[in-house]
Amino acid sequence: MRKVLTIAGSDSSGGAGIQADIKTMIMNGVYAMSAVTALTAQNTTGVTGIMEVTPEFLAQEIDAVFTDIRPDAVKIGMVSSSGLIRTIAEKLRFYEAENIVVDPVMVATSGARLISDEAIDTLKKELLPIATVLTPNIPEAEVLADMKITTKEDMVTAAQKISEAYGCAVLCKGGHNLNDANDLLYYDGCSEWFNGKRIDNPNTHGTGCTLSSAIASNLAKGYDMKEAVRRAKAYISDALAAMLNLGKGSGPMNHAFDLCGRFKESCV
Ligand SMILES: Nc1ncnc2c1ncn2[C@@H]1O[C@H](COP(=O)(O)OP(=O)(O)OP(=O)(O)O)[C@@H](O)[C@H]1O
Ligand SMILES: Cc1ncc(CO)c(N)n1
Repeated sequence: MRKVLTIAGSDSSGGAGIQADIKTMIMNGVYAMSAVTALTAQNTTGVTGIMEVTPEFLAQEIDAVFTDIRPDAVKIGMVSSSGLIRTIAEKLRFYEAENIVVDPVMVATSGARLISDEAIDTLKKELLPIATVLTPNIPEAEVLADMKITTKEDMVTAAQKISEAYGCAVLCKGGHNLNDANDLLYYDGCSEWFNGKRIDNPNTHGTGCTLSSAIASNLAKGYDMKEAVRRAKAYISDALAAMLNLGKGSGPMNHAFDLCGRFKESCV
């Protein structure tokens, strides 16, 4: 069985972060492991508290995983401070980790800031250069490419700029467009669109975490970058189309969409 490690924050409401990552990995057929960067007190309406682990403890978590069950891919999500980012970069370099998917999480769907300004600089210097693929949404791509994105051409330009700056593939996610759900992959000097039908579902809490974990799972299983993205996009579309509606704000997705067919009575 292929193994995937998520290095991310915990979401107490289970829709994003570590919880979304593990659900996604299980449903994509890989063994899921986690190194928690922070606890968040969070629900579908917002984040009320963040408690970070120390860089030393995060290092211990990563050591524990790599010295025993070596992951075939690593997904990195919420990392809110420079010390934690440096620890991750140092450890992943030391262990020569492969298939590193970085979701540069900056703001939660509910609007809460999940990273400090100085940490964005450290992210750029330390972590992005070791990534295999980055998955910014449009506001994150604007920060990383230092430009405004208003058109499809802007998405291509920004993805190319980021890809050339950090030497990795870039998937610029279009979930923040209101008309479509088309994502742009810039990879090996070429751009390719992954078009998705926009699903009329306001419950999008954790879409970014889910997509990046699905990409990591598919890279771990040996699919190439384009096929890993295609499969991940199909997974997120199915999870959104299952139309789960929980909580008072932007709710989570249904990762058990397959199982709900199999266990119809118990899934109501
Ligand atoms: N309403 C929708 N219908 C179909 N696909 C969607 C929809 N909203 C988002 N997506 C898809 O979900 C994936 C994640 O994109 P999005 O831009 O929402 O990421 P994000 O902003 O990082 O997520 P998060 O809100 O978790 O931080 C992309 O593949 C995007 O196209
Ligand atoms: C812990 C955590 N990671 C990432 C996100 C981004 O959706 C979130 N809301 N919470």
